[in-house]
Amino acid sequence: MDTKEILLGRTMAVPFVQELAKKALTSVPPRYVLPDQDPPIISHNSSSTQVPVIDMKRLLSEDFMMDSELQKLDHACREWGFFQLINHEVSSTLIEKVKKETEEFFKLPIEEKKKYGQKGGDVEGYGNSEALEAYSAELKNVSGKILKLMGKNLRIMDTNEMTTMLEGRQAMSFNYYPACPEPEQVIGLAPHSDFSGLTILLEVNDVQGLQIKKDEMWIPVKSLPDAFIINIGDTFEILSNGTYRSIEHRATVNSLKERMSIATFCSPSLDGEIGPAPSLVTPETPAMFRRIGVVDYCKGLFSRKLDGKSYLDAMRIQNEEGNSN
Ligand SMILES: O=C(O)CCC(=O)C(=O)O
Ligand SMILES: [Fe+2]
Repeated sequence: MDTKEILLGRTMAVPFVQELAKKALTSVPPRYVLPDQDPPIISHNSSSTQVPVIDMKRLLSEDFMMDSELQKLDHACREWGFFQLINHEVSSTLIEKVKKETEEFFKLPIEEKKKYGQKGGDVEGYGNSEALEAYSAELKNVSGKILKLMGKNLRIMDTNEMTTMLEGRQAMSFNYYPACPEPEQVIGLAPHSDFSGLTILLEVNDVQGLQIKKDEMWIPVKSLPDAFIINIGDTFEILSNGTYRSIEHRATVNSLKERMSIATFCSPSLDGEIGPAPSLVTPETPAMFRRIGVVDYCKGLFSRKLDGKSYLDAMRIQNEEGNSN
């Protein structure tokens, strides 16, 4: 099954925020102010505070010497829940096309954009873009390969245990963050973890803004040209029985430049169930999460607001030695 959905930003309010952005305000209208934001932003440049970079070519090389790249992937998934993927073989011509169309879309007048918003739901809402179709297919391919390698690293015995994830749904979110005169007063996207198994993010116009929470600090992600920023989502955390964690992240806004990103969510199929992969559940490592139908999981999720990882916690089984953090 390969169902696609297109989400225009997180909310239909996007076009209105864009209109607001045109007004050259010098301060933030009160309704957009979000007081009491999380700890100060820590901005380091040292490599120990940069998300790991994984080279897809090396990952897929038959050469057993290259196993070190697999280990790097495992480390990134365990310690960071985030990594950048380079040499992913999605052509840069295609990526440029998708970026350009996205920028053009956000430049459309509000009335045009509203039409897309109302159609909602499917790829056609975005205007039957061939580039987008091709991009979506390429990403399906990339995510499939990465998911399988993650399964291999975790020692999931049989890829059948991952079918719900491997044959899952793909949804895209086109995020638009206007420039904001007082960036510290607002948040582009509130802290959250993703529902997906994997999320593949493409920054569209070379403006950074993504921050991830590591060791209680917010670390800005500085993306490499044409790299995908990939993160573990909640449903993969469940599948991995808690070994790979989905990490909270947020998007800040820039004082001078608007920012655009495309998030592609690779999620379990709706007719399946999610739970820890059976081969990872042993007497020594009991199930940390309940097994549940994906539809029921989604129902529970959408009845809550975007609030950190609280929903994943609701799925947790409290084992004696279970770690409930
Ligand atoms: O735009 C970004 O940097 C983050 C987007 C994101 O986290 C999401 O769409 O779930
Ligand atoms: Fe996200």
